Formats: sequence, C-alpha cells, structure tokens
Amino acid sequence: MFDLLIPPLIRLTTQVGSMIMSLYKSELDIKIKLDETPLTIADKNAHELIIEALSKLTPNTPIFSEESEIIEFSERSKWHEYWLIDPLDGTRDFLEQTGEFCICIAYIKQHRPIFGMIYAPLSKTHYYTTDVNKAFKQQEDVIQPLNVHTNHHPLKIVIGHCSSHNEQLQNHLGECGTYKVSQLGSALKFCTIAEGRYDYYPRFGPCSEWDTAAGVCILQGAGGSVVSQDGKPLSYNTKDDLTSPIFFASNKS
Ligand SMILES: Nc1ncnc2c1ncn2[C@@H]1O[C@H](COP(=O)(O)O)[C@@H](OP(=O)(O)O)[C@H]1O
Ligand SMILES: [Mg+2]
Repeated sequence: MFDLLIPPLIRLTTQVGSMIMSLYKSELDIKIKLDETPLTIADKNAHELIIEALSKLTPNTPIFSEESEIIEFSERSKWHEYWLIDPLDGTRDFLEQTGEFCICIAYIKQHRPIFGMIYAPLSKTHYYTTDVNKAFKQQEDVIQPLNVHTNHHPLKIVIGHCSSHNEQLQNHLGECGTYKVSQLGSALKFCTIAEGRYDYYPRFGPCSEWDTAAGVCILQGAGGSVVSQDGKPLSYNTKDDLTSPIFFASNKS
C-alpha cells in the first residue's frame, strides 16, 4: 500500500515544503498554544494542505494532526488505523531560522507506526519507509538506503535545543561514558541516527505522539529503535493524553 502512496506523498510534502519556505524568514503572527509551543500561518496552511490531499488519497482513513481540533479518546479509540501528522515540526526553529524543521507524516496501525515520511524543506530531503519496513533518504531524485552506524567513539548524542537544562537528561548523560553532544531541532534528530551521523537521542522533555511517530518508524527501518523507560516500543492512541513518554532513540535494534 505505502509503495504506491510514496510518490504522491513526496509530491505533497514537496508542495507543502515550498509553501512553508515561502513564509520562512518573513514576519508572521505567532499564537502561543496551551502547551506553550508557537503556532503560525505556516503550521495552519501545512495542516490544511495535508488534510485535503490525504482525504483524497485514502478517503476512509481517519487523519489526526497536531493542528486538528481535539478528538476525544472515546472517538479515537475506535480507530485501528489512522494518519498521524505534524504539519510543521520544529515551529520554534522555523521562527528562529535555524533550518531545523520538517513535515512528519506517519500511519499508525494497532498502536504502532507502520509507515513514516519526514521532509526537511530547507535541504529538500525526504526520509521514508517502504512496505518492507526499510528506510530511505531521497534528495534531488537520488535515493539511498538508510542504515544506522555502530557506536562512534566518543558516542555521538543528539538532543533538542530546549533540553540542555533538563536535570533528568543531565543525570542520564552522566551515565553515558565518553560522549559528544549536539543540539538539533525537530524530528530530524531521528533521521540523523537513521543516517548514521549520530548514535543516540535520549528525550526527557515534553513532546507528543505526532512528534515521534514518523521518526520512530524511519529509525526502525534503518536498523535502530526507540523505547520508553520500560524498554518497550512506544504505543500510539492508547490513552486520552497525547504526550509521548520519556524515550531513548538509538542505533541499536
Ligand atoms: N511544553 C511542551 N509540551 C508539549 N510538547 C512540547 C513542549 N515543548 C516542546 N514540545 C514539542 O517538541 C517539539 C519540538 O521538538 P524539539 O524540542 O525536539 O525540537 C514541538 O513540536 P512543534 O514544533 O511541532 O510544536 C512540540 O510538539
Ligand atoms: Mg512537533
């Protein structure tokens, strides 16, 4: 199913990415949401374009986006399969003009992501999985398989920009031996492990199911994994609350 959907999804995300780039570095009104993250016209337009296109591609599949109206768990719990979207992940980085933002599209089945696509509009790079759960990177029509790297020495760790003061993270890093840490915005962190550029991404700060689903699937396809503190894979659409737990994304399967 996804092998057939990949070409239209690449066209869609490229188009949405162009719209996002047309607003990059311009002065935008910023609304602060309840979770204290910013919202702009770029997030809203991206949401609308993606919902419109996905509704045509798979008319019978529910779609849930970071910018959707709240859908109560009593309703969502009836879904066995659905699209889970972050139309613009890394809005803060988009506004701060770091280039570290992306579009995330995941397909969830029985509480697990079975397809993921991430598009980085600035570098015009797609990352996606296929029907046989392999992961690929596509840039200017060059397609390369994604494979994690064995641990670098020192260990190459990637974290979010807002994470450096997180006490739990600092304690955890203290147990990581010799490492070099870099900061990067958005779900592109998962892609950098899938590409073999980094080894490990521990996340203690808040984030939501739409922030992780596509990245988890891509990293798994590249031979890595994402687990919560109990060592189990992350589950989706199992509760009222949409926040993701503390997790550890790594180059280990
Ligand atoms: N206080 C908070 N509560 C919930 N999610 C938060 C948050 N602060 C940041 N996030 C999530 O973290 C994402 C950014 O990740 P990172 O810090 O790794 O760059 C944001 O994505 P959006 O930009 O799509 O809102 C947002 O969903
Ligand atoms: Mg996000």
